[in-house]
Amino acid sequence: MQPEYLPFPALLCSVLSISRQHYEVTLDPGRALLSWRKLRPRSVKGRTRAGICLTRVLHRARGLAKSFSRQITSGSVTVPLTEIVSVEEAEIDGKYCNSMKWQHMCKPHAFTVRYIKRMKKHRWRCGEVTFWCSEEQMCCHWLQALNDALNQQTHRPKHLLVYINPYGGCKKGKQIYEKKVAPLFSAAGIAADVVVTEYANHARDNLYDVNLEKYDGIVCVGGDGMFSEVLHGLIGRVQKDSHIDHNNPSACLSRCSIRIGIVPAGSTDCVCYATVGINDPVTSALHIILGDCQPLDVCSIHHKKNFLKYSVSLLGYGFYGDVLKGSENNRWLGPARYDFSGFKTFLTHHWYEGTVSFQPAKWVIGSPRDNKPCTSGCHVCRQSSKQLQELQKEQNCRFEHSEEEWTTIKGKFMAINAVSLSCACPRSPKGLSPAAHLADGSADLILVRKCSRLNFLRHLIRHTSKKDQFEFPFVEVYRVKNFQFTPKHFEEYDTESTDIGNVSKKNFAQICTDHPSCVCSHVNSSWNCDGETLDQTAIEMRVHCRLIHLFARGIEDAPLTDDSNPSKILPME
Ligand SMILES: Nc1ncnc2c1ncn2[C@@H]1O[C@H](COP(=O)(O)OP(=O)(O)OP(=O)(O)O)[C@@H](O)[C@H]1O
Repeated sequence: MQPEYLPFPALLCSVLSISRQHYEVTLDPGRALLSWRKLRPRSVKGRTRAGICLTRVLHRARGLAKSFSRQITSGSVTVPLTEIVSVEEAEIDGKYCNSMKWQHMCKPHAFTVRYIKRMKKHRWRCGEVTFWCSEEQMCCHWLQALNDALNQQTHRPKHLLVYINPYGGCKKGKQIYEKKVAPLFSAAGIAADVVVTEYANHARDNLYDVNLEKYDGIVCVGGDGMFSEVLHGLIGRVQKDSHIDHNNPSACLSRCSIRIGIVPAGSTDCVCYATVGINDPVTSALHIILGDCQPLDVCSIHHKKNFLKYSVSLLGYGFYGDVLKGSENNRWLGPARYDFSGFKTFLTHHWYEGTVSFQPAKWVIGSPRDNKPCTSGCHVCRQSSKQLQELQKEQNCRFEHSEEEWTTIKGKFMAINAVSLSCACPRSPKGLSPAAHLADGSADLILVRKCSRLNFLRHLIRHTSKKDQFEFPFVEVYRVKNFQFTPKHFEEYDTESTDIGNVSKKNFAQICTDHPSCVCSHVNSSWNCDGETLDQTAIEMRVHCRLIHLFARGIEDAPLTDDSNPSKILPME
């Protein structure tokens, strides 16, 4: 019977063997840690057989660690229980037994623990250690205790719905899932229903019909386009179930409680990179298994009273809109199509006229130039969203546009970008707005005014360096809760049209190119909304704070510099 004063399940400590070496292995449920450290070799006489049980139940961790301190060497591995991927009885074949010289034991018993190993640049790998016990009973005891600890982590998914785009990126989505992800899911006891998409928007449509209650999460295997499909399917489904009209730009959207996991297999994988820190399928799979949860802001985009799209990364007009348009004709080039189109777009050097109006996000405690990036467990996100929540309670969730003042800027722009996350990717590790936050209820609106080619190049180069990319006089950045854009040609010639892109082009192109001072060959650009082109150019965008949740934890603060470093090493008392 356990004494009443113990607040946690009993601590378990045994001498077990790893590769014929004796280790003191401790499971401390109170501090949620599993640790093992090598024992000093003893004299032949004094050497105990592996597995002599030292189980000490009912001891506090501190007291116990002290009692062993004289017998052990330094160097220990400590794994938080939240970072254990799986625990299972080890399969011991005869060959291994012989090579390990365990013949003296009539029946060796062992269990294997898989855990998170942090590598360079936010990459995670699955470490594995097999502990050998002398008795079956001890092995069972350890298995039971570890599995109990894992079962207490109820936030871990048990059943997932997986959508694979077989044509995304280098067309390796299916292979990546089968070889790298599925084995980890099955080791962690996760059941997965897999749908290999057969056409564009298959996943989105499927999400409207599927029984979501069966699942603890949805996983998409593909790029940003595939994630966007799943995002639209899920948000659309939740609004439909809650009878919310998404065509109403002022509607208060229902949050999606089911989490989305992204296994990167696309050309850019920007959302994955900006929320995990790397676009690596194994790392993403491990975040899913651990049941990580990262809230994410989502922007809704409307044209008049019509819903167009949701965006979580880049909503870009001008340069990035043109790069996307140009890249669509060259899909056969694969991911290189963006470089090719980017180079071409840079040379053409188009600028576009229009009016941008926005309302600042007054509740946020950060600013786009404060050099404080969003990190795991971000204080800025937590505090800002709390303040927003209080504000919304006061306003009863109304977002009337006339309530607060709007700032209006008219001008000629090379690019208008709104980002609700940093948009970091391997080519631009800091992203378009390095201090943008994942879940503070705001977006960073970046206006790049008409400038020389050289200046624009200097601005673009800043995306790949550590210097402040907003310090040029032709670049402005604002942290906003919403914004509207009206292209000049729409304002003057076609304010009532619904299909503004086409009609105003038709009406205005002639006038524009006939004019002697015209230097712009394009009347309007198009919007690049998370890698997809919008047909409309006059839009309004609004940020919805924490509308969805991802299987991610944001970017961890201190990446390891040494690839060989094992798990998280925690100081032992
Ligand atoms: N079976 C399919 N056939 C054709 N298109 C598909 C299919 N499944 C999904 N799609 C569409 O393919 C588009 C691109 O997919 P995805 O994002 O996975 O790859 P990508 O475009 O190479 O990567 P990125 O979006 O990161 O640049 C998505 O918009 C998605 O809707």
